[in-house]
Amino acid sequence: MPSVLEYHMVSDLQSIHEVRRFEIRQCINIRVSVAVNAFIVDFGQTSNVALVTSLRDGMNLVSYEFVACQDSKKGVLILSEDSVVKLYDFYLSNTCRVILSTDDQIQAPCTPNLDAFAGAAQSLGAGAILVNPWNITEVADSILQALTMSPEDREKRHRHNFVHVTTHTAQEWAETFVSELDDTVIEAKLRTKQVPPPLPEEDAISRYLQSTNRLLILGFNATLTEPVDTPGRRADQIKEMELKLHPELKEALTALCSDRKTTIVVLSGSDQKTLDDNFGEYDMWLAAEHGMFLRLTKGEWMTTMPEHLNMEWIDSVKHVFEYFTERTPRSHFELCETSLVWNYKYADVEFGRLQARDMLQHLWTGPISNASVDVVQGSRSVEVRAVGVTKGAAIDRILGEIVHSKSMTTPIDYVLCVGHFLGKDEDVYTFFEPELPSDGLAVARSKQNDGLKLPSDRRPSMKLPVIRSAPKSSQGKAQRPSLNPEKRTANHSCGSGRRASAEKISWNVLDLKGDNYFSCAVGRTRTNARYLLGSSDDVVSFLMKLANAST
Ligand SMILES: O=P(O)(O)OC[C@H]1O[C@H](O[C@H]2O[C@H](CO)[C@@H](O)[C@H](O)[C@H]2O)[C@H](O)[C@@H](O)[C@@H]1O
Repeated sequence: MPSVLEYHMVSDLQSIHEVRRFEIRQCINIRVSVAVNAFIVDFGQTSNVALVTSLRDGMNLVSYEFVACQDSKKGVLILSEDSVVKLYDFYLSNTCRVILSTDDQIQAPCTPNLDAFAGAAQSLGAGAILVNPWNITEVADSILQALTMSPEDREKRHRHNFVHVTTHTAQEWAETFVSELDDTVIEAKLRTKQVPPPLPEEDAISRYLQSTNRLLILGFNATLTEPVDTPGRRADQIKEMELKLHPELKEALTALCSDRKTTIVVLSGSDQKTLDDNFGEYDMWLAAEHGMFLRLTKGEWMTTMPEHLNMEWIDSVKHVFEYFTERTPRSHFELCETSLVWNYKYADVEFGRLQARDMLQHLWTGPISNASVDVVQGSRSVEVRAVGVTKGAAIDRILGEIVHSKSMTTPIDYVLCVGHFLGKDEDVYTFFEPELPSDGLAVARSKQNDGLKLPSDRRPSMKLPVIRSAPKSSQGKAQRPSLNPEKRTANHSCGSGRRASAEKISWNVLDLKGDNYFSCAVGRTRTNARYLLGSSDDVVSFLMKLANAST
């Protein structure tokens, strides 16, 4: 006779060793006990089925432990449906039940019962039988289903869950946690920050003219494009709303790119094709997908992506984005290799906001709630990225590649960084600041800083991330050196085709003399940038002045 063990979570320590037996549905033998770790491991190893019908949160670990403990058993998980749990959550007491079957007699196949967003997920829900914990018949049926499931189905479900449990490690959780903590700090700082002054154009131009090795980092969307609300555009012209370089910029860009003392990088969230289409004709660097892909327009695309980037979540998010796109007229989503963006800027904004709020609920509590992703909310968009995908995180690798490729031997002495970047990407502004972000940003302080070299004891070890050559979307094998995650100062050895190494003679890649740094946020007021420009029209006008002054 199959037997099932049921655990009750209780706070009463006296009942820890209490074990009772009773019968349910005639054929299943149930024992009742409390959740004690040793029991979980023991029964996790010997049981065929775990039934976790938590009515409030708090039992995730038990499900994970059960999956992790399973060896040859390939045990079946039965979980309560998220939606049902949420519905009753607010008035329920803290009751949880776990039932572990401890018998081997399992035969016939079964059909999974998954909720709307669990189907394609990597979460445990996708490998479990989901039940409404309030429906006794359904729960009983699910136990029978689990006990009589075919070995193949069992194996398949177990494999799914096991991969999820073993890849969503404590390390991964910690990285996500720290990343979210960083975001909170950034947002809090932005809230209390004063509104920066407008870009001092004359000063920016005169310093540009005096410098000899300049770097211009330019965003694309809403920085170098025409403003969205240009008169004459209809709201339903989504196809024609594809990002297009501002037509008045062509001449200025050509002039700036042809100056040998100037390196231009377009650093954008857009994909490779969009950047190719818009900037292919200029002699500049293109950094697509927030810098995860890099290309000198004369060369091939390569990837700067960290090797361990976990992209398992992408199908689940796509599923959610498709669902909301279908239900939100004139919204659309972009699927990139490292992120997905759902955009409702052409939709009814109020409705879009409501939908975005709903979508965020799904993303935060649904199948990707444990995935290594950052959910970034824009004013008219929701973006999901792999943790670690930010413009600031990519910029050191990009700089490394530029320094190597140009065989640079003198420091960059002028940086202009302009963009309509999301808060998450504002780390690119702070990257060039002489003070560490955690010290707080202070223009006054930073102006005192000349040489940007950190004391050697604060310099991290010279670990060189690999830049992989990726012709178009495929990843190739060629390796390029890059700067380490060191910020303003980088040890970089220049040599043709060699990887840089810490042992070589080092020099400061950046020497901005404090004042030769112009970070500028476009169309924002709360920002970590030093200065502001109102719109992409102002960017165009400024770049035209810069180009005119230098020719
Ligand atoms: O990376 P870029 O090409 O320079 O573009 C900057 C960001 O543009 C998009 O976000 C902006 O537009 C969204 C509406 O379409 C809005 O919700 C968001 O607040 C804006 O920042 C894009 O979604 C981001 O990925 C880009 O980084």
